[in-house]
Amino acid sequence: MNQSKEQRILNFVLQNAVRGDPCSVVDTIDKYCSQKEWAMNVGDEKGKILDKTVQEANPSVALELGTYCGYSAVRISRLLKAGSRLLTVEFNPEFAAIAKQMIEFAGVQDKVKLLEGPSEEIIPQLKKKYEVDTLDFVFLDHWKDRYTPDTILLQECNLLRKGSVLLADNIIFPGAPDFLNYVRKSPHFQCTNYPSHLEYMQVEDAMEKAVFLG
Ligand SMILES: O=C(NC/C=C/[C@H]1O[C@@H](n2cnc3c(NCCO)ncnc32)[C@H](O)[C@@H]1O)c1cc(-c2ccc(F)cc2)cc(O)c1O
Ligand SMILES: [Mg+2]
Repeated sequence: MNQSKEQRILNFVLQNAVRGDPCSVVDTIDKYCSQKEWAMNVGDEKGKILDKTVQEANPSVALELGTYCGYSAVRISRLLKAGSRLLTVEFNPEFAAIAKQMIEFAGVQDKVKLLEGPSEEIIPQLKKKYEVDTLDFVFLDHWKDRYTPDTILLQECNLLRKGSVLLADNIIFPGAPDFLNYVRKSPHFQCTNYPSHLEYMQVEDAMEKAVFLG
């Protein structure tokens, strides 16, 4: 049975990155995906926007929707202060297994908890099962048509507080038009757009930051 692209990305990291060094894992994935096989990691250009937004928010509890291979989980968790944690949600078992190995190789397993299952099932469990009070930061990078329902669900579950920061990938490509509409029209969010480019390509893309106003 020949390997999946995600398995090839992981193998390249295991053979070429430095164990325990999250930056080298991030750089090695970017090297593979820009030179050998494109993959839907947030990438380095949008990754720098992600870094700045995470540093600004300085979250104690962060949530990521759509782990994929773990690129942004490693990227986010490398910036978290001692005692902080990232909960990352992935419902594809094959991707979850890849991401778990990526996270462990990078040495960030103590900061990252990978929750396997669909976000619509996991989000309502965060308070009771995962002892979350409120979320300081949320990175949305899963199916684009799920950004809005999950943002509504986060509010219904009382997981956002005044100042909670949402950051959404792929606002232009593939696009998340209903999410953009929803947060920009809502009196409960203060939005900022960050123009950028699609990972590893010269195609326009953007990220949107939406700060919850309570
Ligand atoms: O489609 C994109 N991302 C989706 C990510 C999905 C990952 O997240 C997981 N996932 C999805 N929904 C859920 C869910 N809940 C919802 C369902 O229950 N709960 C848990 N996990 C979930 C999947 O299993 C994957 O691991 C994308 C495309 C391009 C792209 C650009 C240009 C092109 F030409 C082609 C593609 C660029 C990007 O940056 C992109 O992010
Ligand atoms: Mg994306």
